[in-house]
Amino acid sequence: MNYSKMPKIELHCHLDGSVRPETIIDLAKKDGIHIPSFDREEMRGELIAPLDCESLDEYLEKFSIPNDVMQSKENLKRITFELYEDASGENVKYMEVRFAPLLHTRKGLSVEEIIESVIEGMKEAEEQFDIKGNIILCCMRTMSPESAFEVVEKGKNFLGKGVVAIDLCASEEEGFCREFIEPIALAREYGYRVTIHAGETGIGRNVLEAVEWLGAERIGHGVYITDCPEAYQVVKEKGIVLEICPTSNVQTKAVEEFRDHPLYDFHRDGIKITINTDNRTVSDTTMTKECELVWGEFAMNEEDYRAIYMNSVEAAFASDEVKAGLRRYL
Ligand SMILES: O=c1[nH]cnc2c1ncn2[C@H]1C[C@H](O)[C@@H](CO)O1
Ligand SMILES: [Zn+2]
Repeated sequence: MNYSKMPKIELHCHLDGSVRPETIIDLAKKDGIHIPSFDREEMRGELIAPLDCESLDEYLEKFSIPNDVMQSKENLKRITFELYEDASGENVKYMEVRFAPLLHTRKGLSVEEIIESVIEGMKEAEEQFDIKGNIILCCMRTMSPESAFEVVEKGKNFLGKGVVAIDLCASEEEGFCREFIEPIALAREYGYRVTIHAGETGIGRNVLEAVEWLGAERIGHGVYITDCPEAYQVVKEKGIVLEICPTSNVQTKAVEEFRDHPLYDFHRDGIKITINTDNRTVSDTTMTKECELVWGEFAMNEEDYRAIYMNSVEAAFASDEVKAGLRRYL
């Protein structure tokens, strides 16, 4: 299979982890922002998390440089546009991009201005390229529940205008869901769909709690349901979709080596998996590379490709019309 040419769908991609290194250099020059190097290769080295990275927390250190240049409307719009352009270039037909608005307020932008700029970048790309998109707002679980309320409240006016869902991300502690029950319940009431990063760093029970307490319809990663039979069962029985990000999972040590990844076992057991990049720059990857990795390592065939693509279509937080269009690509 030529994965570059195959139609693809991406449901889990962070904006700040997917900024082109050359754009960071360009924006830093334009705005007089200090960055470690103006050389593209050196910059890539600063941005990419190594495969022998030790943990999610080490991986997350790579987000500080991109966020330094993501503090103006113009820059946010350009970065979003370019991400959709890159995805479209490898035949991604639909992509949900996520980001944490509260990381972009350092130079005085309001949360509304931030969200608006990202939507503008996406819409402009939709007009120019054969790709559709939607935006997921991340709440940082390292911040307070009040900060999550703020994102939910300020993002709600953009529901139906590009924003579709809410997420919790960043470092993963055991039992993190409890504190966020109320803001996420409010989000559901307002009409946000819900996906939650959970089960990435060894705590399968977090997946169970994300589903039962927060109403997660999809789970970012979920690798560690292998260690929690109740979480495994709930994911399987409720048809909760796992947003698997293979390279990222090796970098963050969700799995020790790629061949240890349980994604194929999940798929064979009827768990709905999808394949995603997580972070195109920090994980030095593309959807094409992730597909090559997965289909190369495991004995998966075209039928599996179709099944996993269809999982992504059905799990997308997109309109029925967009989903109908996506089904026709395969
Ligand atoms: O894989 C991840 N797990 C948890 N948090 C993550 C992951 N990738 C990126 N993030 C965080 C770092 C970013 O600054 C934030 C918003 O995109 O989301
Ligand atoms: Zn993620």
